[in-house]
Amino acid sequence: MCAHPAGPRHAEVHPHAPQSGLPPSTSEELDRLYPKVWPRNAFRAPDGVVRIAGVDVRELVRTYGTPLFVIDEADFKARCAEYAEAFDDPALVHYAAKAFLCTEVARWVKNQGLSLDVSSGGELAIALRADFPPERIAFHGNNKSVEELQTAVEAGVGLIVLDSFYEIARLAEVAASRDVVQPVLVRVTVGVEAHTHEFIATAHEDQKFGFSLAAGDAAEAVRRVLNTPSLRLVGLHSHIGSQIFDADGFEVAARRVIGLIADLRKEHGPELTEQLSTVDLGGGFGIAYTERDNPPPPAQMITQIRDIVRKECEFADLPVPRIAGEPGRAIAGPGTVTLYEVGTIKDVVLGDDAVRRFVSVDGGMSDNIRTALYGAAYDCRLVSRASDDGQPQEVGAAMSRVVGKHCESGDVVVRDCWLPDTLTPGDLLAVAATGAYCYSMASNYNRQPRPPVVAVRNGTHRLLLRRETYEDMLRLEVP
Ligand SMILES: Cc1ncc(COP(=O)(O)O)c(C=O)c1O
Ligand SMILES: N[C@@H](CCCC[NH3+])C(=O)O
Repeated sequence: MCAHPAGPRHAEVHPHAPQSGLPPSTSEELDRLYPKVWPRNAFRAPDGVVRIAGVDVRELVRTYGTPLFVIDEADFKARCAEYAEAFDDPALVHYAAKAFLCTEVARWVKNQGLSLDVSSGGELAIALRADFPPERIAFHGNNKSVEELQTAVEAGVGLIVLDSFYEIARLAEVAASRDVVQPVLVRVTVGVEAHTHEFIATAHEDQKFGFSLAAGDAAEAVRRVLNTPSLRLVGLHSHIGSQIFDADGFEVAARRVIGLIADLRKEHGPELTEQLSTVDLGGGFGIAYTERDNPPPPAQMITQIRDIVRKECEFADLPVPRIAGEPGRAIAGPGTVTLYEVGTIKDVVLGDDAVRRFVSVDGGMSDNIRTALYGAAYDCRLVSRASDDGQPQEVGAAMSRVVGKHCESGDVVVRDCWLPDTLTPGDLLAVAATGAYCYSMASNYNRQPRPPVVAVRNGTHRLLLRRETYEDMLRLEVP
């Protein structure tokens, strides 16, 4: 058990601390890995050191250094399988590559039978390198270049998700000039306010994606596609945002899309409803970043959405389309952690006796921009030892801010978390649930090389992406 000699002094430091609450009352609590937040195969062993899929984090760091992304391979694959089951067909699950993609991950997704959502030529290139079946790839984006469209059509990409009138014309030409009839979805902006951060909500009216339903653009897009011999409309698409915890927004989106199909039937006849065999409701399924987050299991949310679609179709006397989805975060996010080494610890006096503890690690906003960009909250733990080192001693908890090494005061990895006041340079910290939108949004800010990505499974580890080197960066320089 531990008391908190330093607790009160630090406890009051940051009154708005989202994850702070009361200081942990035991060292077990301070060291706890909440199962819903941490990779399924991450455990703290009796020696106090965390193992992920049976691999000691210290061994990973000795081998690969820090910062380091560690993926629990079985966790990633299990989540693929759970979404495949929830959607009733793996091919209806389009893993959103933007969350995280490398060749090996594309192979995992392929071997699980899932489809893939790519939104750039770069993501497509990785998918093709992994021999991902092109017919199971959907290509997204609000401003795909002509070159990207050409590559996609030539590769035989199964679906292109149309996002603008210009794109309809461009793709029509690209497909016609190659004698291809390209299957497409029309992305509909359904006007739903998803309850999430403004920057990751995508189906309210005032943003750049899709064709507005309310303004009639979606119906006009359908008209134009139907009049284009080189395009074949096979369904509609809607994506309302990201990190969503309840089915309400999806249900409204589904109702509006089905309503649009009913209107289109009036205009184009019943054959069109047979043709619109797929409704893709996008991604956005939320995950637990901290113990306060309670996302529903995938099956629950998806069953609710599918029930609504079925009822709406029965009501409108429409054939029930296949419901597809595009989970990215919910598959890639929870099974990965980022390991950092503590470099410096600084207590800064804020006045009124308040102190903020800054714990600097060897990465930062270059490997995790989400905290700076969205105010995202994360769970962070000491993982290279137990807080009390296994000794019956009192360990205090200090409310800490984990910051990176960049020249930016907004370079925060975890805004507020309790860390043991025994923390010392050289200790290893892990930040949980960093599998989605961390590596994929990584940068070279301050010319910091991107970290490696390692997969762990059954007590073994292997490199998926090596650490970027200064030579990699220098290679871009012209002589
Ligand atoms: C069109 C589309 N599909 C799928 C996703 C994946 O979202 P998430 O990772 O939240 O599941 C996104 C990103 O928000 C997206 O824009
Ligand atoms: N990048 C965002 C989500 C938006 C993704 C794609 N529309 C995040 O980190 O949460």
